[in-house]
Amino acid sequence: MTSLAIRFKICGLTRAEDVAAAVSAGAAYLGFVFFPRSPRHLDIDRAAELALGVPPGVAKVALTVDADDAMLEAILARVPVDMLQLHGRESPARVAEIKARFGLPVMKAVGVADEDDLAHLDRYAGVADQLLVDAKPPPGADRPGGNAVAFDWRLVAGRRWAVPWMLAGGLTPDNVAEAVRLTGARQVDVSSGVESAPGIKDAARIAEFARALGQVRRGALPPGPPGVFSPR
Ligand SMILES: O=C(O)c1ccccc1N[C@@H]1O[C@H](COP(=O)(O)O)[C@@H](O)[C@H]1O
Repeated sequence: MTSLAIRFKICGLTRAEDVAAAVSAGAAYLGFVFFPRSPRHLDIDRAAELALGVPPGVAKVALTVDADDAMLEAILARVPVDMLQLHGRESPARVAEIKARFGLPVMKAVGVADEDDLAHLDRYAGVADQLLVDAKPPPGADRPGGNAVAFDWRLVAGRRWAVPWMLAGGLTPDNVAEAVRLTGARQVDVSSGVESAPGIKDAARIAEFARALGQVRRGALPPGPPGVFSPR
């Protein structure tokens, strides 16, 4: 049985050595967080420095939370970004507006805790280029993601949307293969699960995460379209 290339994103990079570890493990996407309450927050200068060190072929994703146009303009003026990840309460209309104004592919994150949340994914599937299916933050959390919390993956098992999607929330080297087998995700996103401390990635855990994905066999996944995004 052949193995299947599951694409992965390493999010919340803050150091050049962590970027190098993610690239060498084969990450398809790297995420840079612009959200001051996150321990992974970067100022624009630091983000530009890190992004300029990313080799071609690896997508650089700017994660923002309810950013206004001025903030997006400031980021994009300095940081060479390939995709925007919108991780706040942006409405479908705001997603469409950002996409039109900035001309970049947009990935909309939606928090899932129960069946009712799946309807939100359908609302965004018509406007976003890609969906990020994440866990809803726990009560009292001070950020909408990056909380090391998983949701019940059975909720999205075998689900498909009109656009590619990525699974996120509490993934680790130990559980990612099972998450992929259960959901059929062809793309996954991780932050906390490959860290030694908030904002500090662990090269060994990143490599383990990639190895775990490499062991998922093609026949182990439910059938369906690949659900993978191709950057322009
Ligand atoms: O990583 C953060 O600090 C963060 C802050 C604000 C919004 C989203 C954030 N991270 C995203 O959350 C998910 C899941 O993260 P984890 O693996 O459970 O830690 C992932 O998509 C990150 O991109």
